[in-house]
Amino acid sequence: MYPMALDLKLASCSLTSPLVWAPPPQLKSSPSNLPLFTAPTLPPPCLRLSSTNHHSRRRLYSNPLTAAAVSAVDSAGVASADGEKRPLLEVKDLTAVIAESKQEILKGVNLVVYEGEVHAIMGKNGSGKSTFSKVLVGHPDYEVTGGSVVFKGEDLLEMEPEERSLAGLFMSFQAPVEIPGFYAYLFPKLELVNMKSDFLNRNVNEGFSGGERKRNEILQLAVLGAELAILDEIDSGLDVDAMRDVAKAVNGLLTPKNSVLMITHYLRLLEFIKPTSIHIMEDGRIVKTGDISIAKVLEKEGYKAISAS
Ligand SMILES: Nc1ncnc2c1ncn2[C@@H]1O[C@H](COP(=O)(O)OP(=O)(O)OP(=O)(O)O)[C@@H](O)[C@H]1O
Repeated sequence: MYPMALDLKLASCSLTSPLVWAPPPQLKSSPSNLPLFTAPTLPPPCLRLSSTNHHSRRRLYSNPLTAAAVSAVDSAGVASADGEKRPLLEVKDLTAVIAESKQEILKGVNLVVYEGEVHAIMGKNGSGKSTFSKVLVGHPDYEVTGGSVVFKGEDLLEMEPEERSLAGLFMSFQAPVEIPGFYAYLFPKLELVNMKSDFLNRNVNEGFSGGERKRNEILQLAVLGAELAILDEIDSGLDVDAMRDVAKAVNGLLTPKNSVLMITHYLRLLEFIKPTSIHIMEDGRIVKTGDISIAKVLEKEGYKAISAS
């Protein structure tokens, strides 16, 4: 049942939100409890996250149940006994092109995210922020042409998108998904995002407003318990109360072991979710890294004040 469910989820992904499902720790350690995902009103298959964007391939885990078990062992294996922070994500000289046109978008991205850190990526429209996050989750619109990405000590670029998800990478997705028999797990999480329980009676995102959808994305994150959550403009379209709720929920999910990589245009989100580092992306590269003061300068003076060119 479970492998079929996973396939359904991947087949029903939306263009703007490529992935992702990662089992929460409780489920990782108990594969027999893995939830069944069904999609009662599947949209037309838009894309299947395929193997077009990697240098080489290897099937780490051909059986998702094995994958969950292996993933649980992996997680245990990287737990730091000495309490020292470990790198969760290491991106080195990453270059990527649009698969169809071969236009280069990422031109050498370097970034290291340690456990427990919150990193924000800012940058002008079209600088490559979303492309970067999509490349990390294995979106088939892009081909990696160089560099490396190591996630929890494993070569991320050699993993299939679903393997990345099972390894603990989350990116918000909007495909209609139903999780029967999972409500007992879900109910306590609703409170986290100030969501009413009648939301569970609807197909996910069906008839949701923009703000409700964002809350729902964070609910998904809460349920999935990922180690690295990639949040692409989670603040867009939110009123100030909704943004506060969403930010509070994200903060509530942070532990010394998991991390957040968020893309945002605005200081306001960073005032709620305090970043460890802020990176400025320009023309496919991270050209500046600093603390909240960068975002403050940006807010006041615009990108000309911090541009590399
Ligand atoms: N699938 C695609 N097909 C064609 N062009 C693309 C594709 N994906 C990205 N691009 C182009 O790559 C560049 C970077 O886009 P990207 O969405 O990564 O920028 P961004 O920094 O996230 O922008 P924004 O702040 O507007 O969201 C843009 O010029 C965009 O048009």
